[in-house]
Amino acid sequence: MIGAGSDTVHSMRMLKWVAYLLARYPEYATRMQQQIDAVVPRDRMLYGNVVTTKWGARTFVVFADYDLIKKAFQHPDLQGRPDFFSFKLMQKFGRRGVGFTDGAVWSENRRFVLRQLRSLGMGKTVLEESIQKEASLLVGHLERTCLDKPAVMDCAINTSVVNVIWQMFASTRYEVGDSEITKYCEDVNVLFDIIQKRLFFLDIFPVLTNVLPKFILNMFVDVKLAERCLENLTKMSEDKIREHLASLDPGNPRDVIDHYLLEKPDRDPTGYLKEYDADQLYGMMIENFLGGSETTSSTLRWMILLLSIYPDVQAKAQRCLDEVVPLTRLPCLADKSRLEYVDAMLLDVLRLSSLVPTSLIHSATADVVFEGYNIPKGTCLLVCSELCQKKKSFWQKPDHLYPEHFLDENGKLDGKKENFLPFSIGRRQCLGESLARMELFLFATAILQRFKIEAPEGVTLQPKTDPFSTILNLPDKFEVVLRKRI
Ligand code: HEM
Repeated sequence: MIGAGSDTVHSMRMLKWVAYLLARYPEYATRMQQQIDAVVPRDRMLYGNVVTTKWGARTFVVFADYDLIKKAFQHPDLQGRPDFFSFKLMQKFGRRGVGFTDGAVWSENRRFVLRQLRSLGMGKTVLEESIQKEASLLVGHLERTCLDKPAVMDCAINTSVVNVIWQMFASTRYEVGDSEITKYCEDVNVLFDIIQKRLFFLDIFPVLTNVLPKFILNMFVDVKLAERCLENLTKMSEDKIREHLASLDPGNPRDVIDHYLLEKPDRDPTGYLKEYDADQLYGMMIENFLGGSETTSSTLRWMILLLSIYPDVQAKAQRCLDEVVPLTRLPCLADKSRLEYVDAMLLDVLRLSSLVPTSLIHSATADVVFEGYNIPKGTCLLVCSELCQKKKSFWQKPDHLYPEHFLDENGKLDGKKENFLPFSIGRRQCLGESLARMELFLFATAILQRFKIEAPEGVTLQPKTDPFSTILNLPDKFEVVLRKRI
């Protein structure tokens, strides 16, 4: 009796605690953004360009200056990832893949994926045809479903973008609207939503994962739902690997999976990959599926939204496109050097949207003295990419779409600007940057060539994003009207 009573009291206390912390959650989530927007610049004036702050139980060192970020992210001991609950969850509580690992696992996997993506055409024209095909199918789909009426730019964009990376990894593509890919895209959305908005709480209060009963974690933080989404993506990867094992031709590797299978000939007793190797391959597949789809598709969504808000920029980009590319064919990479205004517009979309506003958080893997500051091992390191990309004293019109930011006085493209780091910088710089740049150019120009983008009648669109998101600045849901140009 006594035992049961004290259990009840314990549970009640626990619930009160959870209720209290959850009530304060919005404060923590917005505080991070507010500190970066307001407190960091103020502290920077008072104390310099390195600011230490505390969120929950975690100590963060915040770098708010471009040169310093560049230097910090080259430092070999500042390349770790913190042991955040969300990062561990993404690795299924092991160590797998690239984005959330560090040390030897990270460098081996990163080298493998980069080598594969390069040999499959990343940054080269061989990939161009496959991206153009997806772009052409996408504009065809948009024409059939979204013309002359307010429409949401939905999962079709994600499917087209996923097809590019998934053909490189698994020789697989999906038709727009296919129920399987639509389900996976939903899983990705749910997963990002939980990680950004709820798991952050456990990242900054790690003790909660040890003291809270599982049912509370599932009820309030949706841990189980996040695990289920990840499980679906893992199952999909496992099916792909099994299909590949059954049809593997050592003389003719088709994609990243085949190359991995050939590099890891040791198998378990069932003929499948050894557990460690399978984990690494799942990890790489899932994070590239996630990272490669949501980032590029959301940047394209930002472009569509911003061009409807800045019709003059849109008209100028389309004039530039029409002068260079005949309407009878799709734009291609060879046109790029003559489409400097279009290229500059895309760079300014990346700058203004600042999709990953604080990059991905790094951690110190050893005690480091950096620029005279002591940074103890385990400290979280956060860089203010968005602050740099909207720095008032550097950019002429920091809060507006203004392609001229990336053009010199002769109209020539100057893409290597200081204070511009949408793909981060240094040793952990985005692994898919070249691919993302190719995709953005080819998808964006195909859309611009075919459609004029307008705000629905009587609607004033705003470049709004959810203030509770801690990782990605995703545009709020919006509708635009597409008018056919050709
Ligand atoms: C507009 C599109 C994209 C943007 C803005 C973007 C941005 C970023 C940023 C800011 C990071 C964090 C780097 C750091 O920790 O310092 C990152 C990492 C990463 N990105 Fe991207 N990314 C994009 C597209 C892609 C694509 C298409 C892929 C897949 C091929 C990809 C795969 C990755 C991976 C695997 C990492 C982890 C790298 C590491 O930890 O070493 N990204 N990305």
